Amino acid sequence: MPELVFFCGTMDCGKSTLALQIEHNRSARGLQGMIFSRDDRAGEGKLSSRLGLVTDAVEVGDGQDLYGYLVDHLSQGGRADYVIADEAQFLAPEQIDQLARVVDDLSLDVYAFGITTDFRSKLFPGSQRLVELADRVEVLQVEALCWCGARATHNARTIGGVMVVEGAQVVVGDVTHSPDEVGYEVLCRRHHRRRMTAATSRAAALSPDVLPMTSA
Ligand SMILES: Nc1ncnc2c1ncn2[C@@H]1O[C@H](COP(=O)(O)OP(=O)(O)O)[C@@H](O)[C@H]1O
Ligand SMILES: Cc1cn([C@H]2C[C@H](O)[C@@H](COP(=O)(O)O)O2)c(=O)[nH]c1=O
Repeated sequence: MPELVFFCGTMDCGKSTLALQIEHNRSARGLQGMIFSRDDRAGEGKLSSRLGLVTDAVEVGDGQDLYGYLVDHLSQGGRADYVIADEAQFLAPEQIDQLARVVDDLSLDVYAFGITTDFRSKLFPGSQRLVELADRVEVLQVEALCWCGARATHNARTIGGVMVVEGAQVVVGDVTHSPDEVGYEVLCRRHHRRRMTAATSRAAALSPDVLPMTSA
């Protein structure tokens, strides 16, 4: 039976790498995938992984009908044996419904990849719909780690390493810490709740308040 599968996790846990591996293994057996992506860091119409692999993808636009796109593609003689949708958190709930229809009415497997929650630990609407509709939700097994060594379960947005909690839900970025730019850091829940990033924990450790008293 074809399935809608949601592969999810934090940022930087290997979702796009897995998407590219699924694509590689199927295309090595002569199958052809339809690859959708949206707002990949590598640019428009790309699906990229931090391991350096990248492939072309159909850039999904606002309001684009993904079911209609596949029906047009197939009726014009195009081929699609399965569907991959990366950065699926950025898709609208209606587009997730369309992907579910691709599974049910076109009998194609759909593999969707995305982060579940945003920098405020709120569900992205696309991810929420995926959790509601998917036949299977798979949490990636390669654990991203918090600076404390615990499994990272949350995504923090940072400026210069300091966690921010205000701002637009969607800001494309990477797990980097340049002083003025928006970046991201994965944290365990405890440190996300306390807004403690690697940089602020280092600063706290160096603070005179916590240095041992010297006898003068
Ligand atoms: N230099 C590296 N050497 C080995 N593995 C790396 C390296 N850089 C990144 N990775 C792996 O790639 C993962 C990120 O993969 P990616 O597919 O880009 O993640 P996601 O799509 O979930 O954000 C990291 O968690 C790490 O396991
Ligand atoms: C937490 C969070 C992330 N984003 C953006 C940042 C990246 O461009 C993508 C996630 O990509 P990845 O391949 O999983 O690393 O999402 C965002 O827009 N808003 C957020 O709250």
